[in-house]
Amino acid sequence: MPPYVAYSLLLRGQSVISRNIFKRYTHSVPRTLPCFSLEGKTCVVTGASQGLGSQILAAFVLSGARGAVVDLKLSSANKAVDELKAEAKRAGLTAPEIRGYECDVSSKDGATNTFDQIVKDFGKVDVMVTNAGITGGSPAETYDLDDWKQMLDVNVNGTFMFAQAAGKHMIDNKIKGSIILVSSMSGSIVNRPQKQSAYNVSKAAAGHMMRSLASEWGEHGIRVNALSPGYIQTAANEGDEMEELSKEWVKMIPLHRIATPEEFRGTVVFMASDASSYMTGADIIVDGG
Ligand SMILES: NC(=O)c1ccc[n+]([C@@H]2O[C@H](COP(=O)([O-])OP(=O)(O)OC[C@H]3O[C@@H](n4cnc5c(N)ncnc54)[C@H](O)[C@@H]3O)[C@@H](O)[C@H]2O)c1
Ligand SMILES: OC[C@@H](O)C(O)[C@H](O)CO
Repeated sequence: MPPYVAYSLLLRGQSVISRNIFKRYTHSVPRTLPCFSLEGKTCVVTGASQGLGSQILAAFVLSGARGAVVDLKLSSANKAVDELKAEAKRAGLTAPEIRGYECDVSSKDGATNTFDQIVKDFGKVDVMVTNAGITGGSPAETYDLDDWKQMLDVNVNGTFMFAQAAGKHMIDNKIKGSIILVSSMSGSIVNRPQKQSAYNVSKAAAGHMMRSLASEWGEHGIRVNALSPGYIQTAANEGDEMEELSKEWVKMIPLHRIATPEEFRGTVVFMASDASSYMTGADIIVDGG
């Protein structure tokens, strides 16, 4: 065979090979940085049956993680698991491992036993999101003390107990994990016109809890940050009164709208993954401005 024919065959062969390699590594999913991947991580999200929590877990699962849904009722948690699995399947993920757990985050034994069970089932926990929370309000001068205590029990004590269980597990097992406390813009501003002093106080506590834990656990490589959303379209903001209030809120928001829960997916993947490996003690405010 004359050398120029051999050379042109060689070139054609090379271009076929490189076309095949290119085909293998390009697919319909747009490219992103590998440091955003949560492949092989186990992520726990409290209050993940609905609203913001279910979107946080969906984002983690779609980024390659295994996940635990923790909520008040097992039936709601399992329903969320089925929905998450269906979404993962539509996105082309085969058999993602997601499980539901029943737990009232404000109960001491509940938090410890549930966390231990999750570790038994998955072997380890790399990412903990304390999202379970309640809202509500009343004028400060007549605020019922039992309601005030319940708000702090769920939003502060429930947050601490799950963060504590995760922190201890990560320290004992040398896991350089990420802990995300869901706070709120209400932790650093006072919302108007609704009167919700207990909620505001509970979210400010979550913010300073995050800074304290970040400071204590940094030496173990554990990162602790807070996600502070503005108003989101969830059950917490439903009803006629909320609809009236939201007209007032929208006027004060520079982006002039309330967020959808899906809009937090990117932020939480950033916070949970190596994409934010040098970020700890940060309050990430996502509130439309
Ligand atoms: N919706 C908003 O505008 C907004 C804004 C800022 C921050 N947040 C915070 O985001 C988080 C999620 O809120 P959401 O808007 O999705 O509310 P949501 O009411 O839709 O969901 C809250 C979830 O937490 C669960 N939960 C409540 N108490 C619990 C308990 N004791 N133990 C276990 N689970 C419990 C509920 O069953 C529910 O599934 C809360 O911490 C909330 O304070 C919400
Ligand atoms: O009840 C309104 C709440 O959803 C709330 O003010 C919100 O959490 C803002 O941070």
